[in-house]
Amino acid sequence: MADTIQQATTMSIDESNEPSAPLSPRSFAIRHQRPRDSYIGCSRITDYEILGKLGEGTFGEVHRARSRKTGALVAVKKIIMHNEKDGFPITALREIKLLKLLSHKNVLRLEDMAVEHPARSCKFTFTDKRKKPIFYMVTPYMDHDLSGLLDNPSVHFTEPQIKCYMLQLLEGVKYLHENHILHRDMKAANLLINNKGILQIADFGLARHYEGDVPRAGRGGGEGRRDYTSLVVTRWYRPPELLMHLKRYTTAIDMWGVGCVFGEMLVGKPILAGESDGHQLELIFELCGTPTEESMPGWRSLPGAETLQPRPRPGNLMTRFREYGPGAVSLLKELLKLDWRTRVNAIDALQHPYFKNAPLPAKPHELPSFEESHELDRRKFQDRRAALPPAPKGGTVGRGPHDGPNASFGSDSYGSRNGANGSRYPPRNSRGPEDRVPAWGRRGDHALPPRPPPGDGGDHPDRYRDGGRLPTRPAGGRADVDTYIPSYDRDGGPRRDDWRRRDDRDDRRDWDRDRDRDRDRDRDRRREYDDRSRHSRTRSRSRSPIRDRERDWDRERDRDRDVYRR
Ligand SMILES: Nc1ncnc2c1ncn2[C@@H]1O[C@H](COP(=O)(O)OP(=O)(O)OP(=O)(O)O)[C@@H](O)[C@H]1O
Repeated sequence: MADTIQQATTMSIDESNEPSAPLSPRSFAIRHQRPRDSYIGCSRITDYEILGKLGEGTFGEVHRARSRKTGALVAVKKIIMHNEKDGFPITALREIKLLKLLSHKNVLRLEDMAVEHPARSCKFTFTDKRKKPIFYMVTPYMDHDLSGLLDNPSVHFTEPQIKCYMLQLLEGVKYLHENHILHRDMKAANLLINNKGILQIADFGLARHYEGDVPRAGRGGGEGRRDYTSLVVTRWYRPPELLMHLKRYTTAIDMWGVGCVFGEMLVGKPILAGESDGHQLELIFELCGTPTEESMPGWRSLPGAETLQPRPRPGNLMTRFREYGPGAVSLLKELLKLDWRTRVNAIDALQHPYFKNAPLPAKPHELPSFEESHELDRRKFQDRRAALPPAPKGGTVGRGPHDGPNASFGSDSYGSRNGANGSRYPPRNSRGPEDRVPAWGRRGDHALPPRPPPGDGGDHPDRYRDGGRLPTRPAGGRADVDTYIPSYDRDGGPRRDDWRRRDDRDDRRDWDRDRDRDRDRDRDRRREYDDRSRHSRTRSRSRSPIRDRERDWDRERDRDRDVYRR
């Protein structure tokens, strides 16, 4: 026993010879402790000098900082407690627990936790016990996140560079999957890159232990072993099986996200920017073809597919990505397979001929360094872009000689449907034919990200569900709420949808906030009511309708918590 514990404290995941048999999360954690000296533990926030804000996520505010002890540059993520009554956020707990176990060059490393205790006003007064300490996660500083880098108009990826990032991404994903971890939020904004050319997977807020078999060479993602919540993955990167509410999913959900990121690196902008879950499925069918029993066996019996009546389409992936070469098309096809059981896994993707044929992948140290590109730098890039000359009118983006009427960048997919071509932004299809040039061959404004439609004017994210052709029930389980609502910045300007995600977690926060506000208001009303009833002695306290409603809310909140625990 002592030996096991000793072993456990000195072995990190990458050093272990993990058998593929499923482990319980507890035995998994015991087996995979990182070496003690790789993690400081709990410091004070005053051990770090805060230098400036880098980004703001759903559950954290990220700052650049310098360690006063070692001088190293780090990123500190403040864990935001949206509702103190709920205690420490479960997503942050999960992220910390998992990151403490992980150790791989392509996975962001948690180095320390720092705490800030509420200040005392003077040494004779006691600390206010109601004020909770603030916790910070400390990770090495990374110069960019991938979506920030792609937004930077002066950055143009070369093919060897894309191959280099893809290899690192696949190595990181292979490591996670081999160690029974599902990331569940694979997207460009969660891939951090430094100026040494190293890519690391970050943001484990939705990650969890995976209880199925780990992927094996030549076997795709295999079959799932148990159910999980389908309320995961940012919509643009969400695979079709999750959009159709498959619960028994596998590591293949992360591979779909890898495919979306790959396409995004090639074209310089997200390739499947759906504006509701239904629209997301439409875009996927346009690209990969409408599912059939052959391309996605069993899809008709998925809960979210029952009401689907998609019009038959062959898919336009080949024509849309032809200019990037047969190797890129073939890898993309493997990653974006509708059938999650046969979708390529990370082990096989790493062996794909794309990485073996010229031009060969660059080595990380050969890559150029770029100016910092984080979430908050995007405004700077947008301003720069605004200063560029207007895009040519009447272009044929995605609708060149090889593209059919369903080309995803065409007006069929966006402009005419979502009203994005209003006066505030240029139409999506108004760029010139040069947009069809590979990312590494493009100049100036052609590497622009998509512009989400204006949020005003009564746009409803679910409008693509009209006509009864698309599922009416969102993955969130609430019929009236879509699982991802595009967000806009405070000035009303457009933001990337994945910049600060407005998704299930936001919805939950909003529901909680609304519920709390209602509850407080009703508590006041109840007091008033009770006072009155005490006074008049006409009603019994136990009959208070407000208390009944409160009990309902408690039940509803417990149910919500259960959902997020999954
Ligand atoms: N180690 C780091 N170095 C540099 N920048 C970082 C680092 N960690 C995070 N960031 C920046 O902060 C942003 C938000 O971080 P992160 O995704 O971890 O927060 P989050 O609250 O989980 O966000 P989201 O709600 O988008 O999932 C990142 O997109 C990135 O720009």
